[in-house]
Amino acid sequence: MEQLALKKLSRAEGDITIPGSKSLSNRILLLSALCSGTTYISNLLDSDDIKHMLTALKQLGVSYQLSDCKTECKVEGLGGVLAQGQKETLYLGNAGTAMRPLAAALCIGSGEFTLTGEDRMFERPIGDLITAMAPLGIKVDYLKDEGYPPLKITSQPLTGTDVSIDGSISSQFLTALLMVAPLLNQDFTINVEGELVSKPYIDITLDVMKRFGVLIENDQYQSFNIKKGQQYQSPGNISVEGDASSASYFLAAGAIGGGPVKVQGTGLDSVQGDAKFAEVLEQMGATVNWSGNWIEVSNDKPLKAIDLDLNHIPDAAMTIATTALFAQGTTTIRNIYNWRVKETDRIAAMATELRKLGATVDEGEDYISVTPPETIGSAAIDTYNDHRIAMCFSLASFGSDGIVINDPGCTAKTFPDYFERFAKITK
Ligand SMILES: O=C(O)C1=C[C@@H](OP(=O)(O)O)[C@@H](O)[C@H](O)C1
Ligand SMILES: C=C(OP(=O)(O)O)C(=O)O
Repeated sequence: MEQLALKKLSRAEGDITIPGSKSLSNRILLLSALCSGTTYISNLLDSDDIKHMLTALKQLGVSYQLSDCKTECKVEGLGGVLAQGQKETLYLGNAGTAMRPLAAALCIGSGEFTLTGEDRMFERPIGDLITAMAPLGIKVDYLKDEGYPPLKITSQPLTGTDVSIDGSISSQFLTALLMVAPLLNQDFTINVEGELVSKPYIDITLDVMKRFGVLIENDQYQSFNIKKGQQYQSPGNISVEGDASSASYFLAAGAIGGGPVKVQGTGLDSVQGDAKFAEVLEQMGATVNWSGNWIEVSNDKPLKAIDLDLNHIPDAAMTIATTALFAQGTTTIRNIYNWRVKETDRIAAMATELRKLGATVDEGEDYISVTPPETIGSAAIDTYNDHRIAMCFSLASFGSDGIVINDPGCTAKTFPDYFERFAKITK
């Protein structure tokens, strides 16, 4: 296994332009494939999650040209359903943003598709999406465990006017259903049952759908209505915002290592909920400056602990768990049950690795509390094939000369050159 030894850091300072958003890249690719017309995408993310979507679309007969730098893509829309009589096995790695929306989209049309991925994907639920779509007449067989990939989908024409979906485990199920709703071509209502988690990701979905010409009525995230007769139309050119979750590590570095660190590519105009991460740093005492598409963080005081519900920013919230190593007091992150069903059981993994550094950690079903040690210890951090664990723990090197990241290459899921970029703004 590859290991990366990080030197002890004393300062973070500089400018960084972050790569495109994973959430936006995969949504835009899918809608570019479903729409009528040609779409020119710029600032596409080049990472494993996007490669899985691109490979799957190619297998499904979508024609596109990807630039040599892999961040520009011209996609010829199919002007309708994806499934057009093929029989394919699609390997989707551990990309939730490919698995869930493609599973929904492939239920409509004709053909036979096996959706598979990494072993961890077989432990990440999809049952709430399949159950929600059952009344539309889908045919889906679970090939291993009930409610989890791998799946075999036999595509067919679907009909129905309303469905209910459980929103309490992942917002990606609702996102998937919203994105296929226009393909049903009838007045259609989606009712949400249970507390909808990760709400801002639904705003991303609705925003991208709007840019492709489809309007959805959102009744307080409880019910969504789509009017018959709306079809996806290419917006022509579309640029992907910088990834706000990827921004969180650099912004936190600015708060821990003095700054100013300025992140270009996301800001006040961002459609991504994770841009709000900087507000949490502000509550911890850091100074934050914003504009439409940049955020700058600096700080010259000890950080303060916070106790917050961070359900709305589940990915960036992980960065707070390691930033807590530098805050005075006990930091508690609440309402994050679904950390347990992501790349790994993130509550358990964060607790284990933070304890290795000497932190006192209290782990509950849906929360984590972190009290920093007097001096941050040395440890080889296990990353559980979870890109965010690898990236979060780079911050611990501000307090220790003994941080080793095991399997640093796992950042390829969303940020292949993360450690090179992190080195550029730290010393
Ligand atoms: O829709 C999306 O793009 C995402 C939604 C979130 O998942 P959940 O809704 O499962 O929390 C987030 O964690 C994931 O990285 C991306
Ligand atoms: C949860 C994540 O990924 P996915 O899109 O696979 O759900 C993540 O990137 O933190």
